[in-house]
Amino acid sequence: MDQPRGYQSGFGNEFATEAIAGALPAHRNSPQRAPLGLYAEQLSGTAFTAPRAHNRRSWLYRIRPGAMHEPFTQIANGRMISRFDDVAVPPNQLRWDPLPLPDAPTDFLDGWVTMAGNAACAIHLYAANRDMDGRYFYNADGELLVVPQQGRLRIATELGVLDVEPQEIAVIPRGMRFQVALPDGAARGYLCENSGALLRLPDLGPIGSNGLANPRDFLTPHAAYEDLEGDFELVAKFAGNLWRARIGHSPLDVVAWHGNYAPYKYDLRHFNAIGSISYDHPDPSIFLVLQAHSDTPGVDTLDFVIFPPRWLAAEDTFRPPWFHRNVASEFMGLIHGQYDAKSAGFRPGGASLHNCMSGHGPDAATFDKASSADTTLPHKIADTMAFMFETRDILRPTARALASPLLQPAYYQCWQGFHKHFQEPQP
Ligand SMILES: O=C(O)Cc1cc(O)ccc1O
Ligand SMILES: [Fe+2]
Repeated sequence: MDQPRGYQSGFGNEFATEAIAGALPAHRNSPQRAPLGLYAEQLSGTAFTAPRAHNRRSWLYRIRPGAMHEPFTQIANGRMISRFDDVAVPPNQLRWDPLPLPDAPTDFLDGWVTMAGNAACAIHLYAANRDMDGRYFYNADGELLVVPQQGRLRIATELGVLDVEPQEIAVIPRGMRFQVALPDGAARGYLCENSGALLRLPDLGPIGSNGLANPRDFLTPHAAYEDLEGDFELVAKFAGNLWRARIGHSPLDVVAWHGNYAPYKYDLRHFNAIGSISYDHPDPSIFLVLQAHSDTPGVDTLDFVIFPPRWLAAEDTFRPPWFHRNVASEFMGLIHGQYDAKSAGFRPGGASLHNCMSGHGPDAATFDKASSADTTLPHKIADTMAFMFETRDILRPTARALASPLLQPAYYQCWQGFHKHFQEPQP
């Protein structure tokens, strides 16, 4: 991977890139003989017949075909879970402390710990302390949204290299082979496997033609390849289990590619936050970065929402998130700083789960403070980055997550300190 790095900009564009000039065939996808002795291969991310606006595929020009590896044999799934129907889901509000960094050597793949999931997505934490060495991975079960919280990731994919740091996210398409190195020696963060419709930018409605996450801030790598031979391992997550195959070369051997099915990254700090400049706290849909549509308009199987730094200006308004119960289920993480609905206990690297219709909102300390704050002046929420994976279906925590010593048994107490202020008017 010695080729120069850099990115192509735009969300879901038709990109074309070659690490060696002339590697990409012109005006056709599979000439009788591809340039430079490369093999042509199509990677389809949507059905062949998906409408043009949704159709995603790329053409890869590679040193060896993707089919060239030995048979897969099943390996242990470790702490990675893909079935979520074996635990009775409590309607309790749940919150976890951050996952500690491992002591034993643990690469990105070994570092996954599944927290919760449903039919359309699986949520994991990862904590790792060494590079994936001699092994490569692909996930046939969904595209992978990576949310680093600590430590940078160098994600070398078939289509090029993504360097990602905390407060950036990456999305690796379903099926794309990749390998993760940790330039800082250790890394921790959150993962969401999306097996529903591919993540896309939301429509903007009355906001207009600009705002929220702007398409040009999404970055896709240029082609970069490895021409490596050795005794390597290709790990697949397929139908909920892990499988390994021996492979005699690096599968990251794509010299040129074109298409619109590609990995990308996005810096959350570029998000253009829209909010109330009059009164009331709007729904968090104003902070939607990416969504996975279901078949029901307006109801997503997965929303990725962030809570970035921003000004709060609403007058005569309880400014933090309100008390609420939501038909959707909310898994939250904190990348940086403090979250404005919680005075304590929600730590960077930690997580919370407020499932369908479970009451939640500001803790008592936040409520008291915000109820008496001066709202004639704007207030800047600075130095913070929280996010939410919001799903249509109940998020079913794993038995491990429910039994974890990181689970905070006293979480419910943050809502126990509310005094009764109500007084019936005297006649
Ligand atoms: O529960 C949360 O903290 C997330 C959230 C934030 C907000 O501003 C409004 C609703 C909501 O679910
Ligand atoms: Fe909420």
